[in-house]
Amino acid sequence: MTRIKCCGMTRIDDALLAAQLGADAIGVVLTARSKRRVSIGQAAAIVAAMPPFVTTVALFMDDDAAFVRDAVAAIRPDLLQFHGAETDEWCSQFGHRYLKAIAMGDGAAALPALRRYPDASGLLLDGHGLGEAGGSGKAFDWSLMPRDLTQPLVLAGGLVPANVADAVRTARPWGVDVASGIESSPGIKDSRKLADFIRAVRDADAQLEANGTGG
Ligand SMILES: O=C(O)c1ccccc1N[C@@H]1O[C@H](COP(=O)(O)O)[C@@H](O)[C@H]1O
Repeated sequence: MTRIKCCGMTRIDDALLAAQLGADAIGVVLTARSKRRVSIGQAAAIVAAMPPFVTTVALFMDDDAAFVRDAVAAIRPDLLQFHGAETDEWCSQFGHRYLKAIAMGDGAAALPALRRYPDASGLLLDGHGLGEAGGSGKAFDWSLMPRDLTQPLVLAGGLVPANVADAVRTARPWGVDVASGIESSPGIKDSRKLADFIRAVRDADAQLEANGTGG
């Protein structure tokens, strides 16, 4: 089964709807480099409202360590997600499980970076270029998804209800992550797109299972 994370939550009701519809994780964006940025207080309220068994993720990008520490203490997310030039050692300093995003916008040239985060719980391959912010709606060539890494791989970047089934079939990721593809405007989730996205992933999973290729 492909895990689904819905990122960039700014409203408790959107996050609750994602959970009700079957999302495995929701994300809150703390970095100033985002149109979906929420305050630490807003993020803490969204995370606190989540039901059990929904993983909560706090997203940062080249932020100060002191800011990350304060945010983690107040929000108490299950997982951190780093999108910038942070090193494995830097990401590990918080003693928290984390996902490291790798910018895949430059194609195969980005692949060596996937080997630089042995302490990450998983790697998130995003469609933006190196140094650019995520949440851009940019996709990358899904056939570049490596098959020989032991860490779980999360596919992100430019996923929408209409292409996510193809992405799952092509890249066979551990999970998918979406921000702009389920929105009516930055940070405002669209209930129809959210439902269609989750259904498309589950239908793709069911089809792979029926074909005996569900892995
Ligand atoms: O969502 C943001 O605003 C954001 C800002 C800075 C870094 C990452 C961000 N979001 C992450 O970007 C990817 C893909 O987003 P999209 O579906 O293409 O809009 C996803 O992992 C978000 O978590």
